[in-house]
Amino acid sequence: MAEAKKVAQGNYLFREGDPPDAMYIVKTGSFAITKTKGNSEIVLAEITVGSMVGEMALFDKKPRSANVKATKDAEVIALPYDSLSKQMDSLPVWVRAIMKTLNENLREANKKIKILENANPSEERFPPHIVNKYISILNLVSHKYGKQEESGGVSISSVLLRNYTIQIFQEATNKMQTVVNALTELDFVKQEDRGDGSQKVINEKPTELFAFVDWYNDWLFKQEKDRLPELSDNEVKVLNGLLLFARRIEPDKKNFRKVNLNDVQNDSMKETGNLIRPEDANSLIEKKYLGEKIMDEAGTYVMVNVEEIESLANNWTIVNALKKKLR
Ligand SMILES: Nc1ncnc2c1ncn2[C@@H]1O[C@@H]2COP(=O)(O)O[C@H]2[C@H]1O
Repeated sequence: MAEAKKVAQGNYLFREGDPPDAMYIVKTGSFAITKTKGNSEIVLAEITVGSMVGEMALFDKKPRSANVKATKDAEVIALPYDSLSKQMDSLPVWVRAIMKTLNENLREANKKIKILENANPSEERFPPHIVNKYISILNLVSHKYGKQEESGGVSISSVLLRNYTIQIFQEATNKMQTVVNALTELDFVKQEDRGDGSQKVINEKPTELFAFVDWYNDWLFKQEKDRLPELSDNEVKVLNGLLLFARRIEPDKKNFRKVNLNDVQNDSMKETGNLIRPEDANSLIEKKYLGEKIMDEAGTYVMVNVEEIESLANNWTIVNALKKKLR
């Protein structure tokens, strides 16, 4: 009844609109599930070994809802519908009704993704306010429905997150997945299999993530004259390095710590992995993240208010890391 089929990388297992005849289990390799929009393809999901695909038509006999294209050389096991239909008939009516409803919802969601997905590749896919919106959706859903995990994080089902994203916020679920993947790489999120083919998303640091969104939102909507300027990757590195040295020094009455930039130059390579030269502090002083520079016969110093800039350094680290991962 089941037969194996090989699909070379770049080839299609089947295409959107094809008449359906079987569902498949991925034995080796991986596939992208895509929808065609103009001359390009929008990736709805990626599936790999153990996943099932092509099951929708089993329940509603409609043409294939999406393309399934091999992203690596792959092998699948085909389970022809004919051979499954007897077992299908023995399923309770309500189970078939649920499957049909889920299929309809997914078809609708896919249509919406296709409309929402930006067809113009020159436009930025993840402008800052959109990144913030996706993280906010994750925060809100985990705040409302999250289950407390031992790690201190809160977990939600990936299906719930997907439904909220598309149905309540009308945002693309594949973009949400990209943001969740980026947050996973930054250790804010973990993704785990539940063992039944579904996944859970664990928001590991909900408080920090809420604080980040609030700060970034505030920063984005402030007028330029009322906010500190953006920091580059390199400036963030320098700032984080200076903070490391500043924390060891007692603050003065105004909460500033006097950091010896010559000492930093000598020890920064060893302690932070980056060489920080006295002139590297200049742009941070200009941008008002650091206090004044003082030069006397004992050396060159800069005044650092650790409490004030610690969270800013942290937030710019996140912004820059997200930018890199969401290009
Ligand atoms: N948004 C989606 N996420 C994951 N899989 C999908 C999605 N949309 C469609 N599919 C799968 O892609 C298949 C395309 O053919 P079917 O419609 O038979 O069944 C579909 C599902 O198995």
